[in-house]
Amino acid sequence: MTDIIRLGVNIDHVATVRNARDALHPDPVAIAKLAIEAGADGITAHLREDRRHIRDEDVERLMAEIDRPLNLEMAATDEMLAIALRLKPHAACIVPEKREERTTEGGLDVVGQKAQVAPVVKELVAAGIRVSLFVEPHDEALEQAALMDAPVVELHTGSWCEALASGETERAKRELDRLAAGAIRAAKLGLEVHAGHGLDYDSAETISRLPELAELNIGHYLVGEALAVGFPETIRLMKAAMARGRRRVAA
Ligand SMILES: CC(=O)[C@@H](O)[C@H](O)COP(=O)(O)O
Ligand SMILES: NCC(=O)COP(=O)(O)O
Repeated sequence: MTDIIRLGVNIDHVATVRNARDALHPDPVAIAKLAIEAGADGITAHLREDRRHIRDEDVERLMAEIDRPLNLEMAATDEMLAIALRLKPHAACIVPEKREERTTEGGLDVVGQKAQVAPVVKELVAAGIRVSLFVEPHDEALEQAALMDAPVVELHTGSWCEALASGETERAKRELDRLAAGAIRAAKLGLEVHAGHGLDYDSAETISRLPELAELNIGHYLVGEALAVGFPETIRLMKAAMARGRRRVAA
């Protein structure tokens, strides 16, 4: 088990608010710095093809101005590969992307899209970028990730969080069991295991109990909570929730 579980703060939806007015405020880079001061272990940003939130200049500024690892979420396209190879973030998480979706629906189809994803993984790894694949906790996806020599997988927690939010207790239990089994399988394959999407304080605390998890990436909930208590306090509360989950494992 990894003793600590890192928090990667996703700042996409700070940019969503900024872009609502096509203005300069709020500045996702300034908020990233606040998050780091408050204890964020890294920053995550998703440069979507349609640039609906994070824009190219945000990623450039994050690279220049923050002193924590940047995890760039990106589709496996030539355009994104060129940007990642030019900027060389600490990590790149390859995610599925559909222009018409409201948010990232489901994990990357690493088996069906092997021909598109494998060369991107290879080039990023060769450039010294730590690659993760954002996948569902299915054995085939995890095995394919290992075959592609991706060092990390991020398990998509969206279905579990949806089931929790809609009060579907049985489905939530099944989804959590699936995530737990996926984390064990991924670790056995030698992959570092991350998780994220739709997490809040409670779900982050619960999932932090999975001993294989090394990192959670959380954004939308933190940005929403920050409206009530401020960004630094939100980060502190999230880190405390994750630490409580981890202590339950150690106990
Ligand atoms: C891949 C992922 O889960 C994150 O990028 C997060 O969902 C924020 O981005 P979107 O809301 O645009 O999906
Ligand atoms: N990869 C998941 C992520 O970065 C954050 O997802 P969300 O908390 O914004 O749903």
